[in-house]
Amino acid sequence: MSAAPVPRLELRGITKRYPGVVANQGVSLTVQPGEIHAVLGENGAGKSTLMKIIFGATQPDEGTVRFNGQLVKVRNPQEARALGISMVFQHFSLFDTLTVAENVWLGLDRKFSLAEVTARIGAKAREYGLDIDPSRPVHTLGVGEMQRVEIIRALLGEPQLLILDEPTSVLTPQAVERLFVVLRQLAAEGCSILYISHKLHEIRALCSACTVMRAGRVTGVCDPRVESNASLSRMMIGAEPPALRHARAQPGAAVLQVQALDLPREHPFGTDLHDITLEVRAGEVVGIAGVSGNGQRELLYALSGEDTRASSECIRIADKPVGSLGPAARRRLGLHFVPEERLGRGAVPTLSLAHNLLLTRTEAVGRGGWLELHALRAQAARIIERFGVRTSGPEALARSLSGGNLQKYIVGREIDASPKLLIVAHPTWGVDVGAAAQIRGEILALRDAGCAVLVVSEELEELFELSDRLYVMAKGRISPPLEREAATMARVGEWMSGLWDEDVQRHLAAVQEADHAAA
Ligand SMILES: Nc1ncnc2c1ncn2[C@@H]1O[C@H](COP(=O)(O)OP(=O)(O)OP(=O)(O)O)[C@@H](O)[C@H]1O
Repeated sequence: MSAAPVPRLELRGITKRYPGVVANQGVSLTVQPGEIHAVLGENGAGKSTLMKIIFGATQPDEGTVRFNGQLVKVRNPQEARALGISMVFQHFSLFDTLTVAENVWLGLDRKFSLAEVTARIGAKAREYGLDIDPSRPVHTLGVGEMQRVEIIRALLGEPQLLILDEPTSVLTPQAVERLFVVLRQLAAEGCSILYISHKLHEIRALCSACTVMRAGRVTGVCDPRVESNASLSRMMIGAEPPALRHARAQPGAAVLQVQALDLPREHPFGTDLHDITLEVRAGEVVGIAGVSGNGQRELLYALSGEDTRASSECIRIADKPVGSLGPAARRRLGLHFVPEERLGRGAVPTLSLAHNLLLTRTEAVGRGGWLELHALRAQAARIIERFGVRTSGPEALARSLSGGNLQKYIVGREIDASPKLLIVAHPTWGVDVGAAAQIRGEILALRDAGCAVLVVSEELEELFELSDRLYVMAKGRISPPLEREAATMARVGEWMSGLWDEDVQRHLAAVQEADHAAA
């Protein structure tokens, strides 16, 4: 009889307390060699904390960790990497001003030169089909591209255990497919993978084991391949999320008009915007689909007022030319904006939730510029309550929130402002299925109340669910608008490679032919 295999990773009785919250309570978890093991749980359940403990980024108060059968104390990420553990974090840990290669080089030990690291990045990128240019500065990358860098960096460590904390939140379906090929290949080679995701269909497609967590505890272990989305959802949040009700839009006057916007890139690796024309009317949700790095970031900067180089008339909000106005002036016209990066641009990590309101909300600023602290706290408390943000309260620092809870707070802050125009990038990034349904519901309610909403996302399913009309961006250009009924996965996928001109030509030819036949 052969002996039972030694697990790759064995956690027993892990407990971690933060002031006011027990993030992990007596957690046990076993991962076999070559197993792709999901960790599933609602926002704030304690998944990231557990992964940080395995990776040595934080220390448990109680419990034991065994790696390949050996009792280990992983005191820091260097020790984790030396054992063969790599991690891709939910928040990017890249230095903006450095290149891709320099960033990766910093994370490896110094036995390689920068030139060698550059060559190895190129080789890994080719091996796994992860397209990236090692010489690009990180600040020129879109979020999808940054994620690729993080994944390549992790793979260069030749890990025996790879931890991925929501790696697909900003990847297109095609990129997710490619990533899954990579992960299956790694697992077949014996690498174990811990996979955190809120996307239940991904977990079912990829993972052969799943540990479910709730409020810091393990509530179940299952084989996700034999579960349904509904049963996983019940295990996680005790219920299935309510179905979204999308009534037909009743669009009114145009609130956002972009006319022939041309903007040269601001840095060598940016994207030039060419002839962007789009419109969002009151009472409709318009989606922009596309692979990250095709000009979405540049367009968002031009629309939010962070980039004011556009000629005034090119961008109009509520019929006023705003191309050269800054963010605050546009906000006074009713624009609220949720940026791509929630930490840094969306929130200041070292400030309290209440003070983070002041980035975009001024209701608690009294006459003469005095801050009404009581009103500020009450306002924060209302948003926390309305959006189910799990936190100790308005005084909690933004950085102490779990990723999904911070996202709920930032999106909530902008929705709660009752804007005339809401522009939101990746509205449900990192939030659990229950909270995603709630945020989408709130966006539709805002639309029904007459707000014009523009959603930029790489998640096609989300765009299809929310949008009344869709545009597609590719190579700095934008497609003609597509009504939701005409937007199929296949067509949008084709347009994402910039093929709408051919499609439009084909369509026009077909219409002409039909007219001809009729005549
Ligand atoms: N540094 C910290 N200081 C205080 N509290 C923290 C800290 N890190 C995490 N927490 C708290 O611990 C709990 C678990 O957070 P964790 O990030 O592990 O959740 P999660 O399951 O990964 O959530 P999400 O799905 O939103 O990423 C949360 O209540 C969070 O606010």
